[in-house]
Amino acid sequence: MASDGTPTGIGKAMKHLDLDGHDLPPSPAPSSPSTGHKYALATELVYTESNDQHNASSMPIYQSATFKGGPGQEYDYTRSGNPTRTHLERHLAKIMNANRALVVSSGMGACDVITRILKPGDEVVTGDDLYGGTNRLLTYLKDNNGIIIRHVDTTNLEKVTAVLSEKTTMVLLETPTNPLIKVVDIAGIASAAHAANPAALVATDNTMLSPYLQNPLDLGADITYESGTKYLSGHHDVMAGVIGINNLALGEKFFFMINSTGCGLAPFDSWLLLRGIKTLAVRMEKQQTNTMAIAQFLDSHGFKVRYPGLKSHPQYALHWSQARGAGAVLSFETGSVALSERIVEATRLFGISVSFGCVNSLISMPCRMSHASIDPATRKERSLPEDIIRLCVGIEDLTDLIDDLSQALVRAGAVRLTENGFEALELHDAGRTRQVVDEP
Ligand SMILES: Cc1ncc(COP(=O)(O)O)c(C=O)c1O
Ligand SMILES: N[C@@H](CCSC[C@H](N)C(=O)O)C(=O)O
Repeated sequence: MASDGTPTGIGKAMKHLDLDGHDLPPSPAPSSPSTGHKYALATELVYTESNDQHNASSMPIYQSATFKGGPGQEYDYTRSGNPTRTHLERHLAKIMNANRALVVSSGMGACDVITRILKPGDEVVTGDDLYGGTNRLLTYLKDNNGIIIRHVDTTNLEKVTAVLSEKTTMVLLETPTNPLIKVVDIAGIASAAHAANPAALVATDNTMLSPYLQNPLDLGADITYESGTKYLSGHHDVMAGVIGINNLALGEKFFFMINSTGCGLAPFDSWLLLRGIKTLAVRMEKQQTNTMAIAQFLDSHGFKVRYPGLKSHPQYALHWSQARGAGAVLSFETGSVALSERIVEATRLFGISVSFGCVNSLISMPCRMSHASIDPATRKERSLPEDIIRLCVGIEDLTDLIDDLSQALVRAGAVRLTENGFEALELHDAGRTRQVVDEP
């Protein structure tokens, strides 16, 4: 124990059993159950105990595959457990309000670990707007593993309830969704799912907001997971996935999968993630401020903007009842694929790139990039507009960002700069009330 009562020891080796009851190699002990934060979240993000024998201020990177000492040790092999990874997992459990957190090599790795518990015939209820990679994995499970996947508009609780049944074993939600920024009632769906089948697991992808802004476990979800590649790390220099759970038996199943498949996060990547988490609050605050101003700027030019910071967002009230901020991703429609392409190509500061959550601002056309793996017919069926542009706003100076978008809109032919400011050109009210026909 530290003088303040915080547990500091690496902990005693725990006995782990595999799914058939056989002994597993020693693995790190789960974090102690969450008892509430001692400090404000911004402080908790920074405050970690390194547990280092030399009192190193930064948790050392245990860049070792093996640990000497034989049976009974907490660590024997990094696939099964590593002190740097354990330290990160304990820190994450604290900020995710989870009893246990586990870290793996990517967000999709986390989704894979979670969905590996599904069996043929199991039913999964999920959204009609989902990150393309998640859709790809679920489609694979449907086509190859006999899992039934039901896509439904998760913003509509009645529609969700209509497809829930005792056969529903998992509900997989994103909120806000990527890229349509739809907001989903986590508590409402969790309670409907558990009413339909008390054993159903509600998993929420929290990538868009991070634990700084939303804690799905507090809202009734059984699992929260996210791509640590995004806000948690914040610099696009590491791939990571994070899983948080309160049910320790479920945590053991996920640990079994991680150890068996070898997807646990590497020591150096664990350290990078730990480092990124410390600045999550300041990054997120600045990114949100910038995003709100950009959302208003685009809205004022007649684009159809999707951002839960805007009162015009259809689930504005719901969003603010379950989250502490609107995040830093917005999408907007121009009404024309050709115009969208011109805008994306005309930006200078906003880099054309997939992903989000980085300190740098990015611009993308999801249908061509992050969601290209969803075939065009399915995109149409699910009302994913081909002209949609996604902005992932960073921490740059706001004036520079607005200036960049302004010049891009002018160069792309969307607005014209006049003595009185910007004047809409060919596409005033674009995408909101007008049908725009693309030029060939
Ligand atoms: C909402 C969402 N979930 C999960 C993932 C997967 O994360 P990763 O790229 O770290 O595998 C992504 C992006 O890739 C995402 O946007
Ligand atoms: N080629 C990748 C695309 C990654 S998209 C990353 C991120 N989730 C986003 O939404 O931008 C793939 O096919 O997975």
